[in-house]
Amino acid sequence: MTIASIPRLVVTAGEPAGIGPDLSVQVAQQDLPYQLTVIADRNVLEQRAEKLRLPLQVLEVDSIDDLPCLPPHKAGFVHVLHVPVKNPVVTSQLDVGNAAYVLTTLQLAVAACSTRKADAIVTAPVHKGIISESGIPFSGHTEYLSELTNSHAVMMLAGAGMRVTLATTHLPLKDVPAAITPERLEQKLRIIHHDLVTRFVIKNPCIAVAGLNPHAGESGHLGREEIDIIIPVLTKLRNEGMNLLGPLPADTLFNPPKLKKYDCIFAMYHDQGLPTLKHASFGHGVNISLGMPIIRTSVDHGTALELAGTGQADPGSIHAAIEMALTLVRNTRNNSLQANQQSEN
Ligand SMILES: NC(=O)C1=CN([C@@H]2O[C@H](COP(=O)(O)OP(=O)(O)OC[C@H]3O[C@@H](n4cnc5c(N)ncnc54)[C@H](O)[C@@H]3O)[C@@H](O)[C@H]2O)C=CC1
Ligand SMILES: NCC(=O)COP(=O)(O)O
Repeated sequence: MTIASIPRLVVTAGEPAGIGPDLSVQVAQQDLPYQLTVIADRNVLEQRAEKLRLPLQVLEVDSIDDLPCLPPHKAGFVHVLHVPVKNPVVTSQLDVGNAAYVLTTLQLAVAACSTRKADAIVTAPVHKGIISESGIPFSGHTEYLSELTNSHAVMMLAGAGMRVTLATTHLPLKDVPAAITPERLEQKLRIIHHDLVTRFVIKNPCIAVAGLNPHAGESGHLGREEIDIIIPVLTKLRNEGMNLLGPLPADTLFNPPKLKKYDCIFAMYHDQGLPTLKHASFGHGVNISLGMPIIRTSVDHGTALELAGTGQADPGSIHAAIEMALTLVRNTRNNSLQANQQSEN
């Protein structure tokens, strides 16, 4: 592989007081057949490496324009696109003054991928609360990156053989029913179907759609969203050839024998879909943003403030997120290659 063809990943280190810097230092500890650049404050990474007693030599990268020329990652070294924090970081202590720093790292990562200087973003966890407290409305990476890329991202979490996608993400539960509209469901299902075919290379993917209400509304006796909204959307998309099951009762949807039949589950809200998946795969799951013009994966856990700097943070999920990013980069490159070959024939 030439330098030009090795995958180029950027990792955003996330909330500086949490375990994101620990994970960034941990993933840098082995030789890797791809390029890895961490976007973070270099001093935060160096201090965290010292706390963890891990070797780390920072190689500073001046700008995203330099990314295409970097060699594959070498153990104990790390390329860093330095973004300074505003206030000194104390592990485990959130500081509202550093919220803007976290968003700057994400903006740079998007700029790198949008201009094809990098192939994918892997995000370490951010703290939604502290960013919101700083006065910047923020409900999650998915929504923020979606806005930055002017797209309609769909959140998918994958782990333990399951893929779970969500119709709504970080929304108060009381606002969920009003957000279950035909337009939203149709748009999300089209994106999920498209990305399963293209990014995951699944022919005719089977998507199991959950109902909103207990027992998927029990024929209208326990709520009407299934009859009035979900079923008409599924009928329309089935008529176009999509392989959709449901709406199915969410409480039995995850039974192991049934799970084998679906390529993906489409849940109506965050805590309908994610607890089962995280129960089965926490620490090894991956969060993937579908529907964006760039590839972004992430860990399945949060900032775990209490573990920052202790050496107790399990890097399993960030490793899985990196592996998934590499798979998606490979599949995307193959798709482009095939498209080019077809256009030449
Ligand atoms: N991708 C992201 O940016 C995500 C960010 N968050 C944010 O993180 C913050 C804290 O959220 P919580 O609900 O407390 O979830 P959390 O995942 O930070 O912590 C839940 C439990 O899991 C443990 N844990 C988490 N990651 C671990 C790891 N790598 N190794 C070992 N143990 C680990 C923690 O110590 C804690 O006991 C919130 O602001 C939330 O919004 C949550 C999920 C994802
Ligand atoms: N539960 C998943 C989560 O909160 C991560 O969200 P995002 O920051 O990736 O949008």
